[in-house]
Amino acid sequence: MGLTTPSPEIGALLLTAFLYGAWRFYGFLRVVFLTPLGALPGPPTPSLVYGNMKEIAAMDDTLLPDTWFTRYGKNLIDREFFMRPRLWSLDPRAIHHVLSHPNDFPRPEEAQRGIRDLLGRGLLSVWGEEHRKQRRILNPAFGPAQIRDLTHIFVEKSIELREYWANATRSGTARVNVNSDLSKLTLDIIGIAGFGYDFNALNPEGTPNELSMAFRKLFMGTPSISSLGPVLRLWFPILKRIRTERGATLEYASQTFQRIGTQLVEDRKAAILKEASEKHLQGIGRKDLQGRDLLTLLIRANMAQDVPESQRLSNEDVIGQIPTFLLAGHETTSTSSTWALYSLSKYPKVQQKLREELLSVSSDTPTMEELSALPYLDAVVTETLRLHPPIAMLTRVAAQDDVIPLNEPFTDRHGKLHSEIRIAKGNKIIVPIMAMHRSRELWGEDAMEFKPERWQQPPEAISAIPGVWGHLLTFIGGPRACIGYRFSIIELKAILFTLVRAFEFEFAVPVDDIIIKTAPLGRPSLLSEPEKGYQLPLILKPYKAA
Ligand code: HEM
Repeated sequence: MGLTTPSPEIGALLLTAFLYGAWRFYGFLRVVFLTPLGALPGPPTPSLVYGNMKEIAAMDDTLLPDTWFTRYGKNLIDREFFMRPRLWSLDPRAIHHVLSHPNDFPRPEEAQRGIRDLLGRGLLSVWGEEHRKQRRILNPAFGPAQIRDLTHIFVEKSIELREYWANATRSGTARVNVNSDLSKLTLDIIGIAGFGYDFNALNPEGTPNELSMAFRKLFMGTPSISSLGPVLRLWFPILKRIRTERGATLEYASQTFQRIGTQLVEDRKAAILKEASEKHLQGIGRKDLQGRDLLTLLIRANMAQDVPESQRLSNEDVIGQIPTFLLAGHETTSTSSTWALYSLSKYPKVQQKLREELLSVSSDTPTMEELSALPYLDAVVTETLRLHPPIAMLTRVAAQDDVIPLNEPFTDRHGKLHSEIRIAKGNKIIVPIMAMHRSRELWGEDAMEFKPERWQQPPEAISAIPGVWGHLLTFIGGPRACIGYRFSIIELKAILFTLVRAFEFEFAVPVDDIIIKTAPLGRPSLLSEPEKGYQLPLILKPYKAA
């Protein structure tokens, strides 16, 4: 039997497939072997498939990057999946360059796609002009005056937790997993302050509602950073057709967010229009109505007659903000308050000094101004966010070939001195938030210690750190910096104010048993009970003045 010649159409198809494959392969070779990054020093790579990813996922104390920086200098590379190099830089000028050009250094597509599938068109997922537009409408909702109006929610909810713990410690002391209770507290806070929705998570008799169930399911199966799945699905989109349990959870969560979000937005719009008609307003001006939550403020700003039609957000954009606020503002703040109680338990003198300052306030329900006027509380919160930033690192990718400027020159593997770093399109860059916050060179020999006193006279070198808040990278910097930083600072202060006045905290387990597990937030877990997941067991005792 002779071979038949393929038809011209099939031939053209095969040629196109071959050229596409060759083009993708060239892209891969460029990123891995032809990049100038290859000359940078860095740790050995244990696996051709996983690169250094398994080492990073397995680290218990997030100290691996510190060890690398000490060994290889301020600019180094590690390798991610399939040997692709990633630049790690502790040089503040390099980080400033990356953060201040978000369109040249966006989030990598595999991470971006997961966020977009889940959150729809919220602020975290959109990029470029869409992002600028959303940010313009959203910014005013996060201003100081709006956070002042929300402070009573932070305080009232914290009092609810205080009462719950008071009940638990009626007979003297109680062992409490504070991580879990603080997570319920911050979920309740973001629900009410974010969009007027009561999760009722702190209510011991309450049953979890639909939104909190969807949210909980979502977090139960967060894949490890060493999981190959997202990369393979990006390279071979056909794999997305295979139904996985995780995929089904994401779909369920995203549909629930969409359905409940639509209802919440409709309710808010109706309430705003009703209020406007009762006040006999001819159209809505941006300052006309009082907002009760971030969503109301956002919808009101979006409906205002002084906003041109082209600058308004679509319904889909507005609904996308609800899961965005939840995802971005819930576990981040609970993780920070957990580490604050960890540090206060480790340093009882700091705990007592803070309590004395807090007890000097006569009211149980302080205003934002009263909370902001407490210097030691401010130093404790800032030091917590330095030593324990909930997000330890972020990844960005070069959208095109670029040259990254540096403050200080470095020497490459071949002994050559460079005053800038050349990077190829497709290479990734790590923003090493925690390593920057713990660098001995920047902070001094006591960088690893929790020392609120350091904020009385912070080292001059940190003024180069390009953060939106406190010369820290906790909330990063540039046009994509955290929009909710004021919200979370006052929330953290309200939580600590209420709880530290009422209780004394000490560790319920040896301190060496407590480690940081990063996936992707750095939360505490016990070496002796890894199967129990995140926890911080503390002994609580009601505080009685001597
Ligand atoms: C301690 C608490 C918090 C920390 C450490 C934190 C940190 C961050 C970081 C590092 C980013 C950048 C993420 C990226 O670009 O991939 C970010 C973005 C964001 N955060 Fe926060 N955040 C906190 C609390 C909050 C709160 C309470 C809210 C809302 C109420 C919030 C809303 C957002 C939003 C909407 C973005 C996206 C901003 C944009 O891309 O323009 N965050 N946050």
